[in-house]
Amino acid sequence: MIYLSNTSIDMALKNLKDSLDNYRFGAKETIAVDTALGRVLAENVFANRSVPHYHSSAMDGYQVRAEDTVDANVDNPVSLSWSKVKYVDTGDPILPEYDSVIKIEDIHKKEEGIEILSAATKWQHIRPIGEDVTAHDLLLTIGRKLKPMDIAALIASGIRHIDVFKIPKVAILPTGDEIVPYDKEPQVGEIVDSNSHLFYGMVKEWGGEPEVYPITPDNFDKIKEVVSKAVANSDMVLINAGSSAGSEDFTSQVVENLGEVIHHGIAVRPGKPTILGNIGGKPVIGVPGYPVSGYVVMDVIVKDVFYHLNGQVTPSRKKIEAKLTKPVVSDLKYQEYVRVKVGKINGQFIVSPMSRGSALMSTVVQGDGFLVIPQSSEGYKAGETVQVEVFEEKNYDNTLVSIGSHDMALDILATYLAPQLGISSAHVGSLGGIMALKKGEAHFAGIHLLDPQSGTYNIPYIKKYLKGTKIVLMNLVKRTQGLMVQKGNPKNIKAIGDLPGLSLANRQKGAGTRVLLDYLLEQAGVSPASIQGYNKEYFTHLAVAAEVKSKRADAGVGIYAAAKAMDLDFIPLYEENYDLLLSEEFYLSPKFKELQNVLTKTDFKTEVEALGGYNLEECGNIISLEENNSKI
Ligand SMILES: Nc1nc2c(c(=O)[nH]1)N[C@H]1C(S)=C(S)[C@@H](COP(=O)(O)OP(=O)(O)OC[C@H]3O[C@@H](n4cnc5c(N)ncnc54)[C@H](O)[C@@H]3O)O[C@H]1N2
Ligand code: MOO
Repeated sequence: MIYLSNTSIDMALKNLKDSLDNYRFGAKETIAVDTALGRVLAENVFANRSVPHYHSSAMDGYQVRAEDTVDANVDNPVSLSWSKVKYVDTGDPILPEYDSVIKIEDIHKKEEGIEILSAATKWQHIRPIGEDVTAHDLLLTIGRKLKPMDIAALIASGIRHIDVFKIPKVAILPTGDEIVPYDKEPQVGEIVDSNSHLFYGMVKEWGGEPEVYPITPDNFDKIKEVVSKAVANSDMVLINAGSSAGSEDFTSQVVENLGEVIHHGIAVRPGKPTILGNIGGKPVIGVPGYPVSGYVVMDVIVKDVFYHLNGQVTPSRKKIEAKLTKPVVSDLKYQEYVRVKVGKINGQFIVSPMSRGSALMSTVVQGDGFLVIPQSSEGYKAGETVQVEVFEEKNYDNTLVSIGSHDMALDILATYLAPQLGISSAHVGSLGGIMALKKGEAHFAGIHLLDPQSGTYNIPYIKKYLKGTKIVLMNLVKRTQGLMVQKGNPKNIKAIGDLPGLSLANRQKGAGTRVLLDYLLEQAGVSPASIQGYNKEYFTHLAVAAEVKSKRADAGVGIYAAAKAMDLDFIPLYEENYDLLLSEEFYLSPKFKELQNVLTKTDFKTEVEALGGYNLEECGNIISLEENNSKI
């Protein structure tokens, strides 16, 4: 069975627009110009009056006839009597008998008149009629979204009323039996309606008038009824969710029943089950339910239809070129929108791909932009230069890039640095952090790698992987790692030796916690094969804690703070060093001084200690690395 079609974004948009003929939201209205900020011009506007509308002085000074001044120079001052000159202020009209202005600071005032040391040229310091805008000239064209200076220029050129497009009304229809309003505490199986608020905000940003309808259950007749009503009362209709082909996905059936489905299934990911329809000549779009799918479809498809119908060209995002830190693969079937983090190291933009799940709103909230992988591409290799569409203008010079192992103390550090400095962090484990520093792709990395031979932390790894690289090691915290088990410890776990036969949620290879677990298993003589779930990997302490909390695992190794956050019992195993590995360049920069400053604050230390299981006695101490920081 062919699940859905897979039409390219461009083709799908073209076919939808063609089906709408010349339909525009396009009803016009005439409004007072001073209320038109942000509105879209529905006419070409010609100036009613010139600006300035009389010859005016550009400076405070004296109006003169240029011909009276021709002989003046430093060796030959010329005096002009009061009858030949007249004082003028900036903006005042120039009298018909004069054709030049001399600035007040360029004359000597005498009793009988003024003395000048250089000749004045004709029209100097005069703003002639129409210098800025000439009456009847074209000032602004149809489709312009009016900005503050546009309004000012329209007013100055004698325009009092203008024709603008009526604000397009966009109906937003949340659907789904499981969807509840945001002010209700959701039960298991219920989801609060966050998408309607996302769509509302985006439509507002584009200059439309969004109207959110009450949540409609998954019922063909009810959805049909609300869609008919919305089509009659608005210019464009967005039906949210029910876009795929599940048992309760009615969106395409309803659109088919009331009008025409132009396409169901677009070559975009996330967002593939999108429905483009036409009911009574109006666009009706089925937007998928997953929040990031919804965001991408709104941004890439709905926005384009909106701007097209509103007589405007769709604005495109600013792009920057950046070096990719990790490979990204993409299916040739889709144009893919991968959320990325951007940082700037040594003047170069660095880009790291984030998780791709369509439900992960945090990737849009914490991400900096999209890496758009065209349908024709299988992706990019690490180190390639790629273009990133950035979500907003941001000063990346004030963003610290942290790639490595995550710790909650880093989150608290970030709250102390904000808003002056931001931390953009990618959680790839300690070894990943060491590699990022080696490649010059991070300012710092959190690392906690136990060396099983020596029983020491981090330094043996730095010796092995970062020989000759200029870096500095600084302690952030010492923290207690232990076994996180269900409340009340029902399996009566006391030590690592109790794990055989039980199920575990493990950390990924390269994570410091994983190295510690393997070390402790070896010491206890326990074979990993005897532990169920040993090969199932999670990327954060909290993800492991959540597995234990949900009883999918009996135990996991992690920090006390994660166990506490999830209300789990904790069996301490080991106190480890969680250090920050800093690039030399960052260590020597003023930004590091700001970070260091936070580490000396009692408030900061108290807040971290309150998480539990932390020891900050050595926080901020630089750890000697003879080979690496001899020059520091
Ligand atoms: N068998 C298949 N199932 C699915 C496929 C597929 O190819 N084969 N595609 C998946 C993809 S991709 C997407 S995207 C989703 C599209 O889902 P629907 O548009 O049909 O939406 P639902 O299934 O109703 O919901 C999905 C998800 O989104 C949540 N949701 C819905 N409305 C809201 C809202 N207003 N606010 C917040 N969250 C919302 C909903 O609860 C679900 O969790 O289908 C996959 N399935
Ligand atoms: O299209 Mo779905 O949006 O890939 O997640």
